[in-house]
Amino acid sequence: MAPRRKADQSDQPPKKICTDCTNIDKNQLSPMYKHYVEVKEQYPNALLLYRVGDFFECFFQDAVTISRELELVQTSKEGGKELGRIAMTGVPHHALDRYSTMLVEKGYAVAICDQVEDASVAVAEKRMVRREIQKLLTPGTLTDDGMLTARRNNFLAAVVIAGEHWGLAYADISTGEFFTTQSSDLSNLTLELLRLQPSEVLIPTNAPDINGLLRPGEQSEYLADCLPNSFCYSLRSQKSFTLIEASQRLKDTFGVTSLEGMGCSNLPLGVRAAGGLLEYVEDTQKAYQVPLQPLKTYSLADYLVLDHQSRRNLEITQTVRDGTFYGSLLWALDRTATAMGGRALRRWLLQPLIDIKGITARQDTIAELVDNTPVREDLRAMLKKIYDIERLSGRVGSGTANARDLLALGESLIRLTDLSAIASYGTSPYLKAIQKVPPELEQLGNFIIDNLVESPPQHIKDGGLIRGGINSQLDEMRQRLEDDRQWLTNLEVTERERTGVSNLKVGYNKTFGYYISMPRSKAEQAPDNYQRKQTLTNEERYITSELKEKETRILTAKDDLNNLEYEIFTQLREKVAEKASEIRQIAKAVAAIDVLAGLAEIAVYQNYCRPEIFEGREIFILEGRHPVVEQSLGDGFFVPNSTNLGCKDAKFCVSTEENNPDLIILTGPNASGKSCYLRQVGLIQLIAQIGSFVPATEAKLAICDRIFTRVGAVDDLATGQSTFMVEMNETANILNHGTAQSLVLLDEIGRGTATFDGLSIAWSVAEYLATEIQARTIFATHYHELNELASILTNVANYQVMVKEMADKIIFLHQVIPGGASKSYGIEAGRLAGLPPTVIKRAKQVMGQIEKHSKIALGLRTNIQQRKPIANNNGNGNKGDFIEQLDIFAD
Ligand SMILES: Nc1ncnc2c1ncn2[C@@H]1O[C@H](COP(=O)(O)OP(=O)(O)OP(=O)(O)O)[C@@H](O)[C@H]1O
Repeated sequence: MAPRRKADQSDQPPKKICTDCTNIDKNQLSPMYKHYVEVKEQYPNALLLYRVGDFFECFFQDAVTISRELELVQTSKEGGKELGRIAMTGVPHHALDRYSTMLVEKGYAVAICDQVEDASVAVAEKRMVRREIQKLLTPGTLTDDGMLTARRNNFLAAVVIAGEHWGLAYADISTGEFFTTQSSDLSNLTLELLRLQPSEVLIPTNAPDINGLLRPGEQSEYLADCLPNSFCYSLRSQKSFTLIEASQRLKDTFGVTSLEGMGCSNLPLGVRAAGGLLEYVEDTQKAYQVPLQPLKTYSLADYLVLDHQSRRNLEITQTVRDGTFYGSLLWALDRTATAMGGRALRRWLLQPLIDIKGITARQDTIAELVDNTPVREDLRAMLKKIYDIERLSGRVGSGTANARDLLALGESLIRLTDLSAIASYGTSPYLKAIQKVPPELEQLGNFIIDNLVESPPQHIKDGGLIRGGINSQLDEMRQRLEDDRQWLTNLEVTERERTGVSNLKVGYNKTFGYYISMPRSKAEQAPDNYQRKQTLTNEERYITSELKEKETRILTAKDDLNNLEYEIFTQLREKVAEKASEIRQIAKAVAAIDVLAGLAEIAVYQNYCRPEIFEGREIFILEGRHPVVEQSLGDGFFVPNSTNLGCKDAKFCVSTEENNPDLIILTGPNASGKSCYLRQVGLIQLIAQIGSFVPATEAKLAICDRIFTRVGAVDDLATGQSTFMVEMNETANILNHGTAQSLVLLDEIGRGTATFDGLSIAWSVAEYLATEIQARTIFATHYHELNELASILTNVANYQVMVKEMADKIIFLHQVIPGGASKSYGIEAGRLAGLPPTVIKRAKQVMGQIEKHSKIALGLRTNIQQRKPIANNNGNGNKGDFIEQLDIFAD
């Protein structure tokens, strides 16, 4: 028999809990809830965290959201007769940063409504404690250390689109960097946003939901197609993005009468984006003014173009396979000592230069540091002692720095002088830049250290921050407090003597304050002026009027002391804030020298050479190595390979020099090293254009305008594209945007479709690249038929990755040599991977059949001959002997 259920509370219908505050009569609410709802009405799109005692609490719908997102228990609080219970989720006030960071990372805006007065004042006046919004946290406007990634910028971007033209502004509020640009072609806007990976993008709209925040992946009719949906978007009113308002805001903020000095008077869309961004920063920072550096303009044409796929394929900041930092180019090259240097190196790698002067300046500095080991080592040792002065000065400027921040800044400022002394001998541009540390920064550093105690507490309102001898009033107050405390210490001795009770004690608790305690057995020895306050099992507790008087003095003196310390501290912080922009200037120079000293260190220990950089088309690398694979394999295991690409005469593309083609067809068995070689050439070119030395014995590298890669094949499920369509899109992009100055790296084009279609496309793409675009190209393929191209196009050459064939296995030599591979060893690779012997045997039979019945007839499209003379050096004397139509696999 089933057990009978006992009638209990769970049989009652659950009490309805109110989760919607949008349509309620506020007059029915208690003053606190009424205020909560009023604040929420001002910030409908943010989660409102409202200070109640030691907690930040959320009510109504926000309570449900926070409970779900943070996996916190949702409870409820009584909301009055009409409403019943109101949904509530709270977090302890000391854990606010952690929880709000988690919410912001999930793409929410968080409004922090904190108490702005001492609760005891409100209690004394019998009214509600005053609370105000202190911060609006959004993904792009974070400044707190614990919410940011040290070695990565946190960019806030703003976009204005007008037809095919666009303006983009971006800023890192924590470091003050502020840039704008303007260009045409919306695909360039997509590329630029993907490079920046902004945490939040502002877009002007006429959406009804102004100030709404679209979380990554959220759809909206207000998002233009060119805006990647992997970012957070804030929908803003168009007003602040109008040219008049935006220009005025920029002028007012930076105290200028014209935008000409900032170089953006002829960039109306860039100005509009920048103005809209500034307004948003003002709007979100509330209590804290964030000083941004004067706006700088830039042009996309100033940098090597790397599209999103190429950045991903070259694994610049993370690996393709599992998205980790370990195994990326940044991992292999980052020897920076400071967080500022780490951020700068990341920026450099994502934005290599095309200006030879800029590259040479960096190379000169690395060369100087490579040659001078003691200076390099001293410099790096000193850099390790310098904190993130870029972000610290930002927090000082915005009034959010605590005493520890200020002390870290002070110590770093003093070390800047030492850094500059170490660099004093240098003649290269970046070493010279750090020789110019203004002397007042060192004075400021000393001033901070003279004012603050050695290890100040985290909180700045609890005292214990300022050294003695700094402020006479503070010293006097401390002395008085000390005297009173001493009186308390002495009290125990004197009262023991007076009462004759040897174990009499003076104690303190929160409820009664100071008291005198004696064993109950000795209670009759208590003098007349003792007033009994509490009786415990074995103890009696007393107060005296003198003791209470001292207690009041001690407690008020402590409050006064804390307030005075806070005041002195904020004055000190303001004094330092006046120098914030100078500090940020020098921080830039420190970051750059940190990157270059790290690159010099790599150059020495990994044996890199200084590449010769010039205008032209040649890419010559003697014994190049893959910078990441080399480090993963360990010393001596990587097999170096040389590269020689790029015709001498770009106009006719008829290089007579052997092995100096525009396009290399690279064949070789699976796992022989084709992809590695391909990426190696791309990475060497890329790091050469950030000014670094490169992993090779010798290198002469012409500047590239773009590096394109098409590597591997992955479905793009997010956009619903198949593997093959992704591959074709990427290939189309290369063919439509590549130039003779580009470097194109193609790995296995045409594999995602039927073999014949794939081969046909691969052939046609290679032919187009070699003849029409004449880009420097490496084309790795398993279609050995493509080797035939070299016999009809003089700017195409065949290379193969060597393997040694043994009786029962193949040995990978990883050596790239001229000539085309004749076999793929794909079946052998399958055998090594563990395919069953029956499958392997059958595969060999099938291959035999296919080989017997297929052949390829060769030729080029006829119109190539008319457009460009291509010499035929296939040695058969059939110069220019083309057939009309490419004819593959004719039987
Ligand atoms: N030059 C080299 N020296 C030493 N090891 C190498 C070298 N090149 C490649 N390797 C090693 O060989 C492995 C396979 O290389 P890679 O992926 O480039 O082969 P692949 O020819 O592109 O193969 P598949 O055709 O199957 O894609 C690499 O992970 C690396 O460890």
